[in-house]
Amino acid sequence: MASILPASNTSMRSDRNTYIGKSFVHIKNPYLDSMDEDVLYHLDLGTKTHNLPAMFGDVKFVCVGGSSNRMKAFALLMHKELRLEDSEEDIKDICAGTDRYCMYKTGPVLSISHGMGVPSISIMLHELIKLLYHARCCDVTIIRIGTSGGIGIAPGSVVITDKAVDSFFKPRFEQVILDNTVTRSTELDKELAEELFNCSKEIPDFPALIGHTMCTHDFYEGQGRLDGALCSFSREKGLDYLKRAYNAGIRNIEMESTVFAAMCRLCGLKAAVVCVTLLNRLECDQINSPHDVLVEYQKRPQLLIAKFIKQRLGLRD
Ligand SMILES: O=P(O)(O)O[C@H]1O[C@H](CO)[C@@H](O)[C@H]1O
Ligand SMILES: O=c1cc[nH]c(=O)[nH]1
Repeated sequence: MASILPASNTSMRSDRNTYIGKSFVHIKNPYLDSMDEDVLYHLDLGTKTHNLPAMFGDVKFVCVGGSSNRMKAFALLMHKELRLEDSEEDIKDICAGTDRYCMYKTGPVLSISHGMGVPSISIMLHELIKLLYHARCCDVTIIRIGTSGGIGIAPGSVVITDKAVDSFFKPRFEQVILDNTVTRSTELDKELAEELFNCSKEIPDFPALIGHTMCTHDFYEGQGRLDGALCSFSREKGLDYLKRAYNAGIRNIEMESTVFAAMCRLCGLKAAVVCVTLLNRLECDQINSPHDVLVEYQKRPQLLIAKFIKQRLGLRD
């Protein structure tokens, strides 16, 4: 396991990645430190082409979400909320050399898009976690701000995930490595989830709750929808599945939380998942609310996380 070892640090604890008061990123890859150069291909960054500690060393909060527009909007919101001196025009896409992902930095906050589904976010997370490692970032909190389908709750509710579960309602992420299936835990930081929930109570009329989140590998049949190009089950079976999910404590469905939780946990990052629900899946399959309503829903996780970051930084509203 590679670790960040500041040359002059003598106060190292037995955990090689933890120093008094500081928690560094764990990289669980014995080969990485022997590489002459690390090209973060999908982020268009690299250890020889960029001074990663200078560019990213002060990052304390990383926010990720599927859409590039959302993550740019979040960067602009953080720029306003943190009252940063540079102008909005200076907020440029750091990954502009690739159209796979976008990345914006506003003070200590990094905002990155990850596309849709487990493979897409997993590639981004490999490179992001290595980026944080190469940049020698410490005490980083990472939050996914997304959209989801709610189960048995009003559309527009914000679900703070306590447990990310798979399609069998199990808190695990199964990764096929070579020709083996490796099962990884999807436990999230409980204290962080509570802190976010308490923070949500300070926002007037903000519908938030803590619940389990189910992560699927498909939006249509995989989430029990009857409106895809394929549907191989009856209406009754689909509804029965969603009701069983509700009874198992699941309050929303999305498509990245299990791998996000598993990778962040293994690499020592405190992680949370905060997703707004766009519809109640016990009532319908199609997302047909007006555009302005959906835009307002998508802002809710952003507002909560902006408030949380300001509180953590000791800034007033
Ligand atoms: O809104 P984002 O962050 O993309 O998340 C959700 O929306 C997408 C499906 O529409 C999936 O990626 C799902 O996880
Ligand atoms: O129903 C939904 C809505 C958003 N994202 C999902 O994955 N499912």
